[in-house]
Amino acid sequence: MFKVLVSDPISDLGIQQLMDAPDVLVEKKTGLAEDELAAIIGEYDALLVRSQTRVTEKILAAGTNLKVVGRAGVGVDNIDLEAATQRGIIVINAPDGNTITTCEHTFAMMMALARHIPQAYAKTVGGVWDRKSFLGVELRNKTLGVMGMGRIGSEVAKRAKAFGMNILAFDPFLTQDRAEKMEVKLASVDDIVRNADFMTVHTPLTPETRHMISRPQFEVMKKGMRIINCARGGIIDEVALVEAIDEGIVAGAAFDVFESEPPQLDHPFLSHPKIIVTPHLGASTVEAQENVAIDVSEEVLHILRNEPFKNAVNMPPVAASVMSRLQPYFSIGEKLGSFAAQSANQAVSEIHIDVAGDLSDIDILPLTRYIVKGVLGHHLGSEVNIVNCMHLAKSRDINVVVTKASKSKGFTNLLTVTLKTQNHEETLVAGTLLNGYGERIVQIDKFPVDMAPEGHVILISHNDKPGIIGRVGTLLGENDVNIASMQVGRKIIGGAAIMILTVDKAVQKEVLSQLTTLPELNRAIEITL
Ligand SMILES: NC(=O)c1ccc[n+]([C@@H]2O[C@H](COP(=O)([O-])OP(=O)(O)OC[C@H]3O[C@@H](n4cnc5c(N)ncnc54)[C@H](O)[C@@H]3O)[C@@H](O)[C@H]2O)c1
Ligand SMILES: O=C(O)[C@H](O)COP(=O)(O)O
Repeated sequence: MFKVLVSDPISDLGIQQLMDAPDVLVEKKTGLAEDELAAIIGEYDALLVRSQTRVTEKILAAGTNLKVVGRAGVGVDNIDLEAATQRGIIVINAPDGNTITTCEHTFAMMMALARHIPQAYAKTVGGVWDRKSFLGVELRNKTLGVMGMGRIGSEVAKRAKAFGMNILAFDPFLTQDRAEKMEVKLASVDDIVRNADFMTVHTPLTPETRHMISRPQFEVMKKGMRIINCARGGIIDEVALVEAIDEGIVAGAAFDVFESEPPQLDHPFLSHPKIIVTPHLGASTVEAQENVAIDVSEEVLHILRNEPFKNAVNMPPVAASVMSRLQPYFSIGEKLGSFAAQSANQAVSEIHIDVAGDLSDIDILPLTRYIVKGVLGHHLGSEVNIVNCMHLAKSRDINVVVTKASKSKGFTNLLTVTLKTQNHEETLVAGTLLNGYGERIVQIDKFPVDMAPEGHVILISHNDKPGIIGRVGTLLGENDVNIASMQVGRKIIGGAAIMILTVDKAVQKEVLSQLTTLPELNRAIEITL
């Protein structure tokens, strides 16, 4: 008999099939503290959660029988994925079930914000008939900026069009073709910040999206913008937002999520007259809760019964026969993908993977998945894994093409990842496993290089002119950036060149901007591996 623990409020109707299964015993214990959960989790084969239960390393370590953690919802940021993967515990989620519900909540928030509904309600039920203080705005003919055009963002855009809004959309995976199909205008963060009347964010919270809207964005923001966040707290800098409202830059904000949940009672959002809030209710409808609970229950049953399953967020099993030959390449493959994604500066429409040498006679699908995960993971964060990465690429109209070359340019094995954009621009990174030296990147675009793919890398493109190396070194030194290694690559004397610097710690954005002001220097980016 499999024992399943439900530790958050999950729809009974949704988990009915689990409760009805003859080989499953379901127990519900909600509101447990970490220690309490750790004390009992050893008895269970599966754990079902929403976002309240923090599935920490301690809980996973105590879950000696645990085979699967099921998240009835999208975000898995409350689950320690690495600890689960290390212990072979499969983590599954229900990515589709609450899309429409959260999109509708976003709209409810947008309209409540435009028409001051919560504030007007409070006054009216308080006995004050105030028809003067709540002059609203129409949505029609307004510009809506959508940051993140995944499942929810796309649905929001679709509905906003029905309201007569013009849509500016930003997503690192949104190509011109897809934007045209969705009848939205492809924009940058800066375009949205400067031009939108309403802005809504629908990205995951990743190191890249954390505070993506902060003081610098508020400083150039179109005056009177209204901002909605029904995605994750922290995408918009809460302190900077309150300042921007008080300075008259932002007209109002509607937030369903907070940087820390639940927020402290003295959180400035809770008493601000221009900010409306809900307690993370985006997914809270009867329909969505049933949908996500049904999806997750089905998957948990499959996993417990050793049947095929989908939607695993962490590591799936790889056949032992291919594993032994491919496994050494998984790490370099993922790093090449991530390097290429961080280096590309436009939406990717094709991931081209070329293998040569030792790898050319075997089925490299598992390795392909690691590379695609590396490419997508930079923007999609912890949601992407080697199970769902191909599906995620397909749903973003990204082709994955694998070729096998007979020539490995003198290397025993050679893995080349090329990201292609719709404008036929290409970003190429090639790597190899060198006997005795481990992982090496051996080519970046057209330049032969030799570097270990790890830590913080500054990648500079410049013109091969005397003095440039010294100027870069001086500027980094002045900014307390210690250079661990450095190399330059060029094809012809005086022509286009690249400089690759490994540095000891993360580099501040301002330092990268300063680098780009140096003469003969065209681009400077940081790549973290
Ligand atoms: N409030 C709620 O109750 C609730 C409910 C469901 C989902 N969510 C949250 O909503 C968010 C979106 O969910 P989804 O199902 O649409 O996810 P999704 O993965 O389908 O879409 C996320 C999109 O964000 C894009 N993205 C990543 N980095 C970006 C960046 N720097 N700039 C712009 N776009 C970027 C990705 O390319 C992707 O297309 C997630 O954070 C999810 O956890 C909240
Ligand atoms: O990621 C999600 O699915 C949402 O944030 C919903 O979270 P919840 O299940 O706790 O409502």
